[in-house]
Amino acid sequence: MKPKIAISIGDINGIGIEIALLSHEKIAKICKPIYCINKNLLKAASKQLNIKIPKDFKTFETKGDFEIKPGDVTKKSGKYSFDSFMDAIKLADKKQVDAICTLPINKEAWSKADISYKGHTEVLRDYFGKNAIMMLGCKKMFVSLFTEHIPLKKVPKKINVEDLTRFLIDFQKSVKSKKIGVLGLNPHASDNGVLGNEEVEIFKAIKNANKMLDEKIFTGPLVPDTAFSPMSRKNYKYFVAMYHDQGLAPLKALYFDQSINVSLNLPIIRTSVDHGTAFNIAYKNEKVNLKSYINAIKEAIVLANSKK
Ligand SMILES: NC(=O)C1=CN([C@@H]2O[C@H](COP(=O)(O)OP(=O)(O)OC[C@H]3O[C@@H](n4cnc5c(N)ncnc54)[C@H](O)[C@@H]3O)[C@@H](O)[C@H]2O)C=CC1
Ligand SMILES: NCC(=O)COP(=O)(O)O
Repeated sequence: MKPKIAISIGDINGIGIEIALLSHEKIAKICKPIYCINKNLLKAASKQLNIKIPKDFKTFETKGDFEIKPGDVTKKSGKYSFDSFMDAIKLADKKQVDAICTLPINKEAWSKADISYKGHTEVLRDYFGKNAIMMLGCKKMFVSLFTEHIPLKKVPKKINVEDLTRFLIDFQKSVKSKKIGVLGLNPHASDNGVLGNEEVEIFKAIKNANKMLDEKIFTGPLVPDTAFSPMSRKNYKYFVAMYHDQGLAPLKALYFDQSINVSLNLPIIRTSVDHGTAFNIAYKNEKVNLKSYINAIKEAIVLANSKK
């Protein structure tokens, strides 16, 4: 049986609805998508995009006020994208769908709508009371982020043995890899304390986690500037980065077109695209890449089938 997947529509002023409409025929062959979007909104978007709504485009009526303003950051679109996501979560929580896949939201629009969460992962963490882990990647390489949507200056304070050890254990249990590279924080992984001291915590967490797993799974702290070199990527498929751009800048430089986002360590399955709302090309008939979304749907199906 094809798995049911709830799709949150993302920011309606971005490329989300266009991606959903253009990919539907392809993904409907492998899953049963349910789009969390109001029918009138869908009709308005399809008219504006000049893309027909496929006959079998099944929707879940996300209620709310909406107005399409291509490329604009608005309070209404922030609220609507959040409500669409909450509907998808509730469908998964009630087991009415097997997984959810999210189209991109705009963080500034969420903020304008007084939503205190920065992104989907924070909402999931709060909703399920679990330490959700953000991991992005593709079949060649995956990067999990120890810290995500926080200002850079707060990152060093977050690095401590206890939290990092727990993160490493949870991450290994989710991906089951036997070989995971953990990055340091400072240039040259501090060169033995010459350029900072966070690596002491990272080293202890790695040691603890390997001891608890009774196997040498984690290696590091890896020197960040060479961790993603071709040679190093031959050694590791899975990496742990200390902060958002440390992991995502190399990933997106290498595999932006095809990578996905997966939330680990949760009772539900959630995948997503790796890109954002792309306001600069929304509703402009420009070439929109569908690969990340289609790969995210495929991964949701794999995960849903493996859970059965
Ligand atoms: N899963 C999510 O909800 C994500 C949300 N965001 C949010 O999206 C907003 C915009 O983020 P940006 O940093 O501008 O990144 P972005 O990914 O929206 O855009 C970066 C560049 O890539 C292009 N691009 C992105 N996706 C594309 C696609 N599928 N096809 C063709 N071109 C594409 C855009 O046109 C732009 O030139 C921010 O609020 C950000 O926080 C960012 C990443 C993920
Ligand atoms: N760069 C990843 C991103 O911003 C997506 O985060 P989330 O919405 O999946 O929490």
